Amino acid sequence: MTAESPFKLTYATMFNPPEELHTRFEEALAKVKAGLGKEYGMIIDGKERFADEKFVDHNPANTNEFLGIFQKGTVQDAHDAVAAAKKAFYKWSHTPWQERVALIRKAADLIDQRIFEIGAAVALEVGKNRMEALGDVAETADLFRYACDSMEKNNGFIVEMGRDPLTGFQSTNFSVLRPYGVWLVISPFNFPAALTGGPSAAALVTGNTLIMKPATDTPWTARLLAECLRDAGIPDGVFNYVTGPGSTLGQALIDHPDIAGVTFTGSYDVGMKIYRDFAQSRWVRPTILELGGKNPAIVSRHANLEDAAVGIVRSAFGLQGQKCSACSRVFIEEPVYDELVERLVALTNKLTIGDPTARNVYMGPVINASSYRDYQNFAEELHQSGRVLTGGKILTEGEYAKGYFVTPTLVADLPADHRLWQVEMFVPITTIAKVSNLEEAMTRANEVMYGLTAGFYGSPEEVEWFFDRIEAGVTYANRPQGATTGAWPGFQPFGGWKASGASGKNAGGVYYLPLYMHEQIRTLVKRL
Ligand SMILES: NC(=O)c1ccc[n+]([C@@H]2O[C@H](COP(=O)([O-])OP(=O)(O)OC[C@H]3O[C@@H](n4cnc5c(N)ncnc54)[C@H](O)[C@@H]3O)[C@@H](O)[C@H]2O)c1
Ligand SMILES: N[C@@H](CCC=O)C(=O)O
Repeated sequence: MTAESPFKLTYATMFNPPEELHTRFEEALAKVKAGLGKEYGMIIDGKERFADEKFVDHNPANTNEFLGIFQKGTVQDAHDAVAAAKKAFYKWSHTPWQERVALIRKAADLIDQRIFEIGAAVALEVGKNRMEALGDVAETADLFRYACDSMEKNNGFIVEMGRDPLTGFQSTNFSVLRPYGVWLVISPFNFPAALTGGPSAAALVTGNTLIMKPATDTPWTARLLAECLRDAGIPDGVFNYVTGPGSTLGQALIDHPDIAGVTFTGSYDVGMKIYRDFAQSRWVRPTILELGGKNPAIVSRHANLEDAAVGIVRSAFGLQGQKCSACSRVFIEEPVYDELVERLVALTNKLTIGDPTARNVYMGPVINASSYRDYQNFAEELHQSGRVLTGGKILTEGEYAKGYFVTPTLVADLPADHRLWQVEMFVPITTIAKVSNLEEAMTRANEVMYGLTAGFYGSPEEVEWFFDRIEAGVTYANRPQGATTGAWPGFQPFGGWKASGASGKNAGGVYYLPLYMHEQIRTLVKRL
């Protein structure tokens, strides 16, 4: 994390950081705040590109604070970015993979060197608390390095196959994985560094050229990441950074026939639209979709309730419940239900809410006016249909007056067939149910269309049963660091089953890079 400290920041270690992380974050924050309000261009073919229309990036904790001015990219900008990436493809894809690895590693080093400044921007732009913000950036550097390591471990994905059993000839066969072409990365607001950077590094190191399109709420973090790529020496046109609305700029990219493949991370609805639209082409193009979650935690009568309570509250309310991995459903066996619920409510009531850059704050604001409204609508519905144990209201007084602040909310007694057991709310609301046994818990845990992450607290024998039966791509047992959140590249590669993901292979894992390449078999015959 830093040259001086052996501490490694991950989402599992972030709860007890060394003092140095706080002081360096605070220094960087002061510096970043002194330079707020600048205008940032897009980067197309290595050049700054400015559009006629602009949009303002706000701080969700204080909507009067303008973080920067960004370009509302047009359809023409989308087409120019594709043309630049297409032009750069031949050279980049024929650059020896070892050289690409060296450049991506250099970019990872720059991300690490700039971690406090980028982390401060993430905290201001997304409303993440300081350790979550630094974690997002540190994860990005690790995703870059994991992609490089993976390329090396697999020797550039060139594998000699068997030789044909021919008489009079020698026939050698090689399997070579080769890049597709121009790769599009569309990212969500909640992990603007890791979820823009991770797929981008995978696309680039495998020899694709790149267009990065971040969410309109978080163009700044992605811009700072693009600067790391630029400053590492990635050639002009190999990566392109464009900003603007998904419905116009994003759609123009999806509709462009020269986009060879896409990694989309975001909501189910937009992801499925992209999947369908992207299929309107002459051949099938690779489409990596990382979508929503409705992640359960199951707690058995044999669980350590302290670990369960801490893990569930961290995962329910970290980043204000706006993680695809957030723990939004809890199923508790009847004998321990009352005690665990009491602990969950007590811990939730202790969470500090406020300016996410402040040292003691755990929860910042939700991202924008639309999420703020969603929270209020869901809370109203839950007040009517369930029993709100804590939370269920917005905060509007004093330091909360200018931001989108809401309270962490736990709800019990919601009928099992209520629609909000199925919907990804993406705000800090978690529903809790009492179950008579673990079979009932498992049935309910699996009866949603999503299958992203899941958590379990119980005995070792029950844990094996849980891993075997749960329908999810990332699963955790007996983990106080987070019931369903906090995956880290190389430790917990991240991806979902069912409606949560399309590829069945997790990001930051051993099977990820091949998704960015197609296979070519090379048979060479020599007469003997
Ligand atoms: N599975 C995962 O790894 C993962 C990780 C993080 C977030 N998510 C999911 O992301 C969602 C939250 O993020 P969000 O609110 O930014 O998601 P979103 O779907 O609203 O937006 C995601 C991205 O899609 C773009 N977009 C919107 N319409 C488009 C179109 N027609 N064509 C092309 N691009 C378009 C947006 O501008 C943005 O960049 C949640 O559902 C969450 O679960 C999933
Ligand atoms: N990788 C993050 C979630 C990313 C989605 O929002 C986690 O594991 O908590």
